[in-house]
Amino acid sequence: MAPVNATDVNGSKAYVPVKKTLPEVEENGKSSKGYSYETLVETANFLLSRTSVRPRIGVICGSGMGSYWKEGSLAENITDPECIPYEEIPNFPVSTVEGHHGRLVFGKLEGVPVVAMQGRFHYYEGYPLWKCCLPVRVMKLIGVQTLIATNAAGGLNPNYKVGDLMIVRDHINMMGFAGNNPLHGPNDERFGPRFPPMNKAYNLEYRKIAKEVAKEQGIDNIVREGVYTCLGGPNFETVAELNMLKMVGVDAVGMSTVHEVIIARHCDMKVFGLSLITNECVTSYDHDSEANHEEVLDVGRMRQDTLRQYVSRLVQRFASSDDASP
Ligand SMILES: O=P(O)(O)O[C@H]1O[C@H](CO)[C@@H](O)[C@H]1O
Ligand SMILES: Nc1nc2[nH]cnc2c(=O)[nH]1
Repeated sequence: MAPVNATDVNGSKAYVPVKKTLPEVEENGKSSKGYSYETLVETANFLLSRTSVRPRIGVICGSGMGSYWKEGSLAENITDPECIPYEEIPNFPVSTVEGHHGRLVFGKLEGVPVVAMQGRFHYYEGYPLWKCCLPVRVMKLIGVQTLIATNAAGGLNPNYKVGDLMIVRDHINMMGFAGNNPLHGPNDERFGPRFPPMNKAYNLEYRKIAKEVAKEQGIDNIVREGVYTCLGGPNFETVAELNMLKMVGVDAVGMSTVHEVIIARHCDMKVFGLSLITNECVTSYDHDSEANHEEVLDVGRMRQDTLRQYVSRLVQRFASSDDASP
């Protein structure tokens, strides 16, 4: 649309700039396509006023991996924790899924300042994708440079066993194929470019470090590397769907992470993804078992010590590798 020239009340020409955003309702920086940069700066400033921790790494705890604070969760190694419930954070959604506590934990992991999300937001909860990822942009605004996104996932690769960990090498954005992308809508260049590349989404150096640490900790026999995909959920997959995903090269299936990673890469954060294989995907009609969320949470509980030790060491190694790189 061409710029509009209007005549003001005094008869002189006034320039009316073209609004470059789509014409959806925008109220106080909040619209159906996302919150404005300024609105998220308000959220970031609120957090910075509530804690003296200045995190450089952000961790998203997957289902069952972050909610057992007292019993030994991923977030439990955080020293001098300062917890902020999502309900208290301006513009934040709230967690509605069992196994997702619903708070940010600020503190130090192995001496590195971090923030952990004990509870993430999923599309199936009713949140649009941009809202599911809103915390990632807020993390960026408070100074986080690296995102560690963990998740619980079904193992589709026949070599994977329940309890294995999968370093995410890459993802397939199935929801994006259908036009549902967290970057859909007007782009604010202050976050990142209109057309971000995604071929180096999962940091190569971090993946190398993760394999080294697995060896150091004697868990390399359960640590794999593969391709993750996210479906909208909340239902688990049919046999035919899983066989289709297997054919296109998917190793693990979940309902999160992909959109968070897209948002993190859009604003130039480094990313590491880690899936806990909580169930075997059923790819045959002869198989009797059915996926269920209780099993997902149980496996999270079973692997919490391993995960805690692994992720803590990764945080330390990622931070020193970043310090060493020019
Ligand atoms: O991806 P996270 O949050 O770890 O959780 C996974 O586990 C839940 C299903 O049991 C789904 O929410 C799926 O996405
Ligand atoms: N979509 C999906 N998400 C999961 N989260 C944990 N297990 C699964 C699974 O089998 N499928």
